[in-house]
Amino acid sequence: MILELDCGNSFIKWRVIHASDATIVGGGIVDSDQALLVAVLGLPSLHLQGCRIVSVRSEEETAALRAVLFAEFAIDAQVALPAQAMAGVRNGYEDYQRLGMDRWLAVLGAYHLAKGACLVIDLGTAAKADFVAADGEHLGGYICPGMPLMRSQLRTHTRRIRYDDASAERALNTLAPGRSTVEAVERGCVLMLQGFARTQIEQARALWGDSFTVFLTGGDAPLVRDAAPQARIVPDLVFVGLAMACPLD
Ligand SMILES: Nc1ncnc2c1ncn2[C@@H]1O[C@H](COP(=O)(O)OP(=O)(O)O)[C@@H](O)[C@H]1O
Ligand SMILES: CC(C)(COP(=O)(O)O)[C@@H](O)C(=O)NCCC(=O)O
Ligand SMILES: [K+]
Repeated sequence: MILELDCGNSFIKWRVIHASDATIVGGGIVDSDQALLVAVLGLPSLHLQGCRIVSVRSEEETAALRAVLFAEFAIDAQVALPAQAMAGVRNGYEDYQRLGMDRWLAVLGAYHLAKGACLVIDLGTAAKADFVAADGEHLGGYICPGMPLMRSQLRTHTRRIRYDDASAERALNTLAPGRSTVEAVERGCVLMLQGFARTQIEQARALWGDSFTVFLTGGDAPLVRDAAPQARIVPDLVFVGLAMACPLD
């Protein structure tokens, strides 16, 4: 079995797959290294042979996580590293090492699945869009605040925006104009995300006509599903790229 980890700025997405056929044994989303251990150790008949990690966290945090995994499972986790080119895709950044590894792996996964021009929209702590042309040239992309950052900026920098998580969840049953602070903020931020997605799709259309695939991933992908009906929702897109960048044989 192989443990796969996607360490974003807010959460660690994890899954365990069989080494032989990549079928999924278990997986989830946790908010700390300790919670990860508890969740993975909860799997019945666990037998880890290896681990691959993608992280957009600091070197120190990633090293600490590797140490924890070594202590608990005696496995040497492999960490995905930047590359100028891989699997037919050429990194479009002026300095390829600066492109977020989650973005790079999602792009590798998307191009592998689409086998043609694609747009990747990844909605996590930040909202990201990346463009890959049919010949594998990564054209670059965009980074904006995602739902958690938009929310927390409003809460932090205003005096009268205060509400709890439960009412935030209830507020999203429709996107009609809000009649309370929580509705106004939560629905407004979702409309911002949807506007982001629509604008990226318009841009892809201007570049490539109708010949492209849209991928939607990240924890908040479901919030823009209606704004991007043509998109393929692939929650594990980063893991597709991670397996390509870190083969464990
Ligand atoms: N089970 C879940 N636990 C936590 N957040 C979730 C869950 N499902 C969806 N989300 C949403 O996912 C967002 C985080 O997305 P994610 O892609 O994990 O971010 P990051 O990679 O930056 O850590 C949160 O804003 C939250 O609204
Ligand atoms: C843009 C990001 C902060 C997104 O992080 P996430 O929302 O996945 O937690 C991450 O991809 C990153 O740190 N990138 C480096 C900067 C860049 O891609 O230009
Ligand atoms: K991420």
